[in-house]
Amino acid sequence: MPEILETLDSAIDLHGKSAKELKQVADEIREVLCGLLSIRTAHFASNLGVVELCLALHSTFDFRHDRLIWDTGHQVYPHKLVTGRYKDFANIRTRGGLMGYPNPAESEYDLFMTGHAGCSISTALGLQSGDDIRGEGNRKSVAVIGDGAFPSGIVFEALNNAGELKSDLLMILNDNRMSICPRVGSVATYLDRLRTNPFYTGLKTEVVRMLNHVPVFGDPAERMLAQIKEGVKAGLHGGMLFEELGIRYVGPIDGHDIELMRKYLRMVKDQEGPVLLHVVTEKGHGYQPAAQDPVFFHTPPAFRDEQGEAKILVKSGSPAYTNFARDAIGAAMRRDPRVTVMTAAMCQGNKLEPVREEFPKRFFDVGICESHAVAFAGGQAKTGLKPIVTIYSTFLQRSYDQIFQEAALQNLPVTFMMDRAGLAGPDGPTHHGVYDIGYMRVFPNMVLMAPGTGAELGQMLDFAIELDCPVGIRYPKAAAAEMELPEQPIKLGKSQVARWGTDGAILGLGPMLELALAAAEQLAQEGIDIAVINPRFIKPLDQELLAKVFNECRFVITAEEGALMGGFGSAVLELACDQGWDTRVLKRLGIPDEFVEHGEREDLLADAGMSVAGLVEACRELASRAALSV
Ligand SMILES: Cc1ncc(C[n+]2csc(CCOP(=O)(O)OP(=O)(O)O)c2C)c(N)n1
Ligand SMILES: CC(=O)[C@@H](O)[C@H](O)COP(=O)(O)O
Ligand SMILES: [Mg+2]
Repeated sequence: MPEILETLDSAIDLHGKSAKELKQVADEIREVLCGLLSIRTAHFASNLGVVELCLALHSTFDFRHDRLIWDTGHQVYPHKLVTGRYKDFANIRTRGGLMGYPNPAESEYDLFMTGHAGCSISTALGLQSGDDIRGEGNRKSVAVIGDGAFPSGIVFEALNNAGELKSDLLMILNDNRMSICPRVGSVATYLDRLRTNPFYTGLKTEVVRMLNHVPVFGDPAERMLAQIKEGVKAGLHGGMLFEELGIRYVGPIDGHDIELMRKYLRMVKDQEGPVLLHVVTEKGHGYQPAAQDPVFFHTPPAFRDEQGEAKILVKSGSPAYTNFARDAIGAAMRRDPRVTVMTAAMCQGNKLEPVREEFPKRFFDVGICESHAVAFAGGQAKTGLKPIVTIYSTFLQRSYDQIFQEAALQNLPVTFMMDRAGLAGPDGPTHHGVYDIGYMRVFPNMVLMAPGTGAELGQMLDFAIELDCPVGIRYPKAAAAEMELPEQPIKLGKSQVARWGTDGAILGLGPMLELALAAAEQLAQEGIDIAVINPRFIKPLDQELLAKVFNECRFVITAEEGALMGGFGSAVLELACDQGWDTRVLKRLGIPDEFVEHGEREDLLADAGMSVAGLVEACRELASRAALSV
């Protein structure tokens, strides 16, 4: 039973706890995390890794007054547990329960709702700057950023600014050598070099002591020796990259030693100017299977621990759209040597490991650098390659200007495989991918598709690769639909009639097709004859078929797993308006103009009327309204 944790009303209660008590709190947090993770999919290894760091921070600072930003926010579970949320913790990531990320509505200790990586240093710098301007410079802003998030472009923009502003900002680099997958890139190599520097290995003090015996003044030979001494010292001092940017670099230090960290935090607390404290941790620390396989244990499915071995409790169901995407990408790369694939640190989520193994020279993990991924793809496309950017819809938002300039404006054949397009479930508002239709379809040259089945996803990718323009294909985080549909190859701007009827029509985009067909079957038994269309294309729209639908069917419903504003239904409405069709018969179903909370995808969709029952109800209502208006 977590004795101390249970008594903490606020993190301030950690002040004054002894080293022994803090160690006990660390053990209790791990116990709670292991208990929770055995019943629910959640971020596991990252949270296990920051337990001591979290306790050191909260027992040194008072973050009701000082400012704390956890980068990304997936590692805030220990922070939640010590900031008055222990009692609600069991319901984390469930509907109505605690969010799996920082949430200002839950606690004064959470300043920003986040889930996307890389912005912590910028926001912490903004907080520090704001406090300075408002005369509250005695508040300290602290950003904790992981080594996976650190190479993001925006981090370097923030460092650039911080070095110039010289604000009293504390940045803590939590270096566990992992992103979701093992981290990549030359910044990672640099961090590895810092880890092996004598400071961390304990040698530095010895060497510096020795060098201090070299005289500084004296004859020319001595002066030369002194210069060498300074050079050697500089070499020994890790973090020269940061120092040269005007940022004091301290570390690396052991991020599992609470007392050591508290000592360093007290030291840098009153340090003027920006400081980067490099902390070394182990992802998954304290649970051996997670430490051994932090990739799997980033967000593992529910498991039971059996004598130190994790036994997965839920067997995986039918293949997801992601599996079909992965297989189609692999097949395209086998067939066509021009095809390359890019991921921005989401190889595991996109299930691309086999592709990475098979095509090491045409597979690029660029790290959490989405805008670079798109511009990089643009460059490759210009040389005649056919790059595929596999990316979560929500993270592609980071690349908006590169989609515009480096892909669309140049009309280059970059294919965007937009995974998690729709409601991302327990991850919540930061991860729902509901804006891509709106933000992609506005660009000239862009072609946009959504498959109604897993098999169709593969056909769409093959079709996209043969097109000579930018293409987006969106698909959800869901088991792929498997349906017998009329044979009809993909043709630009052509939809598919899944069934015909004239009482009304449902244009079921992507995963909505399956629901629409089930609803139509149910309604047929009531004598309501509904056409179901698989739109396939969001852009260009199938003008010919839509004309027939608006002409022959008494009402039209568009259903999409995306924001209504600017979405597929809006595109249909625009076309109908331009063509002078009767827009009064159109009803649009989709995500309303509000941020959708976390919860199970099906429940959240049902709230927006996108369930079989919801579609049946909408059709019944529109059918009776149409009957009245005859
Ligand atoms: C902009 C953005 N791209 C991708 C992700 C997906 N993502 C979440 S955590 C993570 C790895 C972060 O690594 P690190 O910062 O080192 O944290 P760790 O998990 O190692 O604690 C990634 C790629 C994200 N949240 N935001
Ligand atoms: C924190 C983060 O952004 C990722 O870990 C994300 O939660 C992964 O989502 P999936 O589980 O859908 O891959
Ligand atoms: Mg990391």
